[in-house]
Amino acid sequence: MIYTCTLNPSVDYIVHVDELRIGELNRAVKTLTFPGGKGINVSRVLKRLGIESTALGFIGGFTGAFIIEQLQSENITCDFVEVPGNTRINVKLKSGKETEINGQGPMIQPEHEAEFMEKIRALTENDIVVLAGSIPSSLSPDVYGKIVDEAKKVKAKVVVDTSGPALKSLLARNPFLAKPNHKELAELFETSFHSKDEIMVCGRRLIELGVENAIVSLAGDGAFYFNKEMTLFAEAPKGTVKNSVGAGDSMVAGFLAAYTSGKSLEEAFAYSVASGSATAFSEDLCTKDCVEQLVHEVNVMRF
Ligand SMILES: Nc1ncnc2c1ncn2[C@@H]1O[C@H](COP(=O)(O)OP(=O)(O)OP(=O)(O)O)[C@@H](O)[C@H]1O
Ligand SMILES: O=P(O)(O)OC[C@@]1(O)O[C@H](CO)[C@@H](O)[C@@H]1O
Repeated sequence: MIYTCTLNPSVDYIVHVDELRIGELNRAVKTLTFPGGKGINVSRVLKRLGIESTALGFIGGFTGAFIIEQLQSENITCDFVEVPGNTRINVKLKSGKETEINGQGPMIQPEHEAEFMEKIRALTENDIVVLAGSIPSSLSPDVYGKIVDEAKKVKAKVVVDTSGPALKSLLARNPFLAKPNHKELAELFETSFHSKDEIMVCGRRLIELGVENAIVSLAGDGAFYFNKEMTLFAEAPKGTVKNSVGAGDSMVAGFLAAYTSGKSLEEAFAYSVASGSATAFSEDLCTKDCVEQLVHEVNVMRF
C-alpha cells in the first residue's frame, strides 16, 4: 500500500481575477475549491491513475471536514488524526501570474503526534510512504526524520517531496525517491543555476548523498531524473497552462503509479513528466486520459 502523509493539508481556494490591484477591491471572475496539500494531491492523482493509497496526516474543523468529504467522494481511503482547530485555507490568486498565500494550519499537540506515529509504526516492508509538503510549526522540524527512521526499521520505501532543512536532513537517510524542483535544489546546495549542466551537477550530488532516485523538475522546461546508473532528461510537453498547482505532486504520483505497475524507471520518469504537464494543463489535477495522451509526447534523453 502507498501511504501519503500530509502533515499540513489545505483547502486550496483558487481565485481568478482579471487584473490584481493591490490595495483595492478586486472581484473574482471565477473561484474553485479543492482539497489540497502535497500528499493529498499525490493520493488524488494516484487514484485517477488507478492506484490505491491511504491519506494520512492531521485534519481539523470545517475545512478538514470538507477535505474528508471530497476525498471520500473520490473513494480515497483516509486515516487522518483529528486535531482541534481548522485545517488551513491556501489562497491561489490567478491574474496572469500565479500568486499563492498559504495559511499556517492548526497547532498539533504531542498526543496527536503520538497517535500519528503509531500509524507509521504499523507500516510494513511492502509499503511506500510519501512525505510531502511543509511541516506545521508546532511539530519538531525533524518530524520527517523520525518518520523515515520508523519506516526504515520495517524496510518501507520512503518518498520525500519537501524543501529546506527538512529535505537536507533526509538525504542521508536514503529515501527511495526525492523530487525537489530546481529552486529547491539550488536552495539545498546554497547556489543559483544558470545552466542545465549546473542543475545536473547538483542533481547527481543528491544521489551521492544517499537518495536512490531523484527527479528535479524545471516547470515548463521539463525535468531531470538521476540514479546511480543514469541521468535522464525530458522536455515538458507543450500546452496551455491552466493551473500549475500540484504539478510537482502529480509527478510523484505518476512515477509511483508507473513504477508500482512494473514499468521501467525510464518509463516511470516519462509517465511522471506527462502527469506533471497534464496537471499544468488542467483546472484541477490531471486525468489518466490526459496523462496517457501526453506520455507519447515525452521524449526521454539519456546522458
Ligand atoms: N508550463 C508548463 N508547461 C508544461 N509542463 C509543465 C509546466 N509547468 C509544470 N509542468 C510539468 O510539471 C512538472 C512539475 O512542475 P514544477 O517544476 O513546477 O513542480 P513543482 O514546483 O514541484 O510544482 P508544485 O509545487 O506547484 O506542485 C514539470 O516537470 C512539467 O512536467
Ligand atoms: O505549504 P506547503 O505544504 O509547502 O504547500 C501546500 C500547497 O501549496 O502545495 C500543494 C501544491 O503542491 C497545494 O495543494 C497546497 O496548497
